[in-house]
Amino acid sequence: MDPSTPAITPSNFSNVPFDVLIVGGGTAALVIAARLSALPSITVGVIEAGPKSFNDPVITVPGRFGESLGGEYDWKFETIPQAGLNGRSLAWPRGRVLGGTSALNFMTWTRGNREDFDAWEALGNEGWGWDAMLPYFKKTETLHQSSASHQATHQSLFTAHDHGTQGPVPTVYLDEFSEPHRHWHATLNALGLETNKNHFSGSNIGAFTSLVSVHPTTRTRVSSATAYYEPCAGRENLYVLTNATAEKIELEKNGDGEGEEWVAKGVWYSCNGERYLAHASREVIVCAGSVQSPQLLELSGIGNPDILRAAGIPVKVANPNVGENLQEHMMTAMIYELPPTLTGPDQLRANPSLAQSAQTQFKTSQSGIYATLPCALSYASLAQVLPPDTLTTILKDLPPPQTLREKVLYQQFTNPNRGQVEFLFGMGNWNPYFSGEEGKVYGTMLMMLQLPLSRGSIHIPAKRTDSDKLPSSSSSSTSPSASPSMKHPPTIDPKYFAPPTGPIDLAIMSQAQRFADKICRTAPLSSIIQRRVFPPEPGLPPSSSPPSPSPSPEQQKQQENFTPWIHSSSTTDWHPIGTCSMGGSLGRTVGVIDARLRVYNVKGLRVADASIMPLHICSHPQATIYAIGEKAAGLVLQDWGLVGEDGGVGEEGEG
Ligand SMILES: Cc1cc2nc3c(=O)[nH]c(=O)nc-3n(C[C@H](O)[C@H](O)[C@H](O)COP(=O)(O)OP(=O)(O)OC[C@H]3O[C@@H](n4cnc5c(N)ncnc54)[C@H](O)[C@@H]3O)c2cc1C
Repeated sequence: MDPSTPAITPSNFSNVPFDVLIVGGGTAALVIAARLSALPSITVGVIEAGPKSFNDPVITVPGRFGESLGGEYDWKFETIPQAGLNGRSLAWPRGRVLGGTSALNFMTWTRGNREDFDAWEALGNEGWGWDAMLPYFKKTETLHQSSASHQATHQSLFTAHDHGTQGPVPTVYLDEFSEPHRHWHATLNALGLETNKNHFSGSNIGAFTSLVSVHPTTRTRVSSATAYYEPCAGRENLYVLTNATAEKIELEKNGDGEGEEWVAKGVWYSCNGERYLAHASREVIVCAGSVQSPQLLELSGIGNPDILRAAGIPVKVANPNVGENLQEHMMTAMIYELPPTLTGPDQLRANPSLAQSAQTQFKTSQSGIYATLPCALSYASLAQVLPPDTLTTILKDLPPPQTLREKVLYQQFTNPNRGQVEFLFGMGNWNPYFSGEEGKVYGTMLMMLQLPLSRGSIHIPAKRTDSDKLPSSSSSSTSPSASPSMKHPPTIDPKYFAPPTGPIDLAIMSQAQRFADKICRTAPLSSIIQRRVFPPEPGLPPSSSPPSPSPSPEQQKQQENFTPWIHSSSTTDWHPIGTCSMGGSLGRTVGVIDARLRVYNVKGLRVADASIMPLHICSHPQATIYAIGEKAAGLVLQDWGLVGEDGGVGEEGEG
């Protein structure tokens, strides 16, 4: 069966007697859909707002990463203006296509640290610690091992027993790497960040060459659509409806007063201007991602009563935590000029004939620049990056923890094993605030804060008055209704660098930025760096100046104040989490769902995607979100009595 052919009409979909309905066809969603529909007795429906797209090179060709942002497969969300970013709003891309954001992301495959998941368990989320999660990580993956000579040349190292051997997502080391990558390990080693040979074993501190979610033979992108959906597309008990938007969860009330109970019965969705209701006899699982899972809960009447009332939505289940606890990896992108002999993505974007020949090379031999991705990564602890006195001073400003979450989080700051800051060097200009000069070749040093203290929120907007206009990004052809709907983008407010704790994020990033710059001034990477262009290098004293007690150029660079530049140019690292988080031992006083992913006070409703994470992880999140999907499927099957307590992963994690 051609997975790109629509299999069912929207109206027929509404007549299928589903056991389970999954909202969103993204990263976690399709894992769950594939695992549940493996049992022929379970009828599974998936409602995805975007299209199926399996052959568009903008998705499939790895080296074209980033080109789909802002295009037809992107929801094109934006934050509200951020005071901590000099009033800037940031674009927040999210996938709107089968496969979700796994079809738009940059394919980096990392796992995070033991402490990331043990922190979730320390909050009382039983079964989410490192040891319990490892089988699910392995279940999702098949590692394609690099050869001994590849390992020696590219440091493409791995510990086989930490990886899966039969999972749907193939992970590979690239065949070719960029020139900066060739210098990466030696440079980081010179700065005391050793090459980490076991970066999937519970600590990713140090330098490493990243694995990527790319097919080993075709060298095309692997998404949840290709890895999990495509092989199951012919199943008679799996129905995937694309170009259909879930508008609301159908909730039925049983009983009154003290005995009142809400039960999820189905999902209202719209397609081609028509509205339908699909029924689920056992469960609805919301997998709409960190931005839209809270949006859908609120539109369904689950959330903070004040927000729901302001939006004109009747309150069914009051829970002020819906849409709160938003955490994001904040990122800076420093730009360096590289030798004109190198070629990067900018050159291809600017030169159609160069792009065409790269495309042909990729098509015929799966090689060349379109077969490459940024893979020069390193995580570092604060102690490795900040001078000891500075670190002590910054940490003195940490206010006493007010909540268990803060207590667990603060313990991470002084832990020398936590990769609080990530550094990544890639070819090309990644900074939207820097316009390069034509003909110049640039490289980008990314610096990303992994355990931010800034906490934001995502909520539905208030009810519009007659004088309000629909947002210009709305594709609605209907007249505006008073209450918000899925057509109205939610209010995304990450509160970057906002008091009381956000200024500590800024202080850490300002210091870590110096380290990022130092990496580029250290050999051998420095041998290909011509100059820093964004932010421009600080003015150096003219060479004819007489000796003076003023700082040397080197000292000047080491003391450079990056704070204003971070305010004016930092961006999202595209990793929002936490908006429907697990409540742990404090339950619904801090959370939206329990550790079995069940929405508090609603029967038959779970959430499973990036939004469930209570605290951020020191890692790119996709491997974790695939594992969340695997675990969610296991929990559902356990709760239905269809697998044992191991969630179907067994000893080896390959179940
Ligand atoms: C530009 C970019 C680069 C990234 N690079 C990396 C990387 O290199 N490595 C990494 O590990 N992570 C990366 N990430 C992050 C990672 O890809 C995401 O965190 C992850 O894919 C999110 O998975 P999810 O299941 O939570 O949501 P998604 O995969 O976004 O799935 C949500 C799905 O729900 C659908 N949906 C939403 N609302 C509705 C509705 N009402 N009705 C129907 N459908 C709906 C959406 O269309 C989407 O398909 C990147 C992200 C971005 C944006």
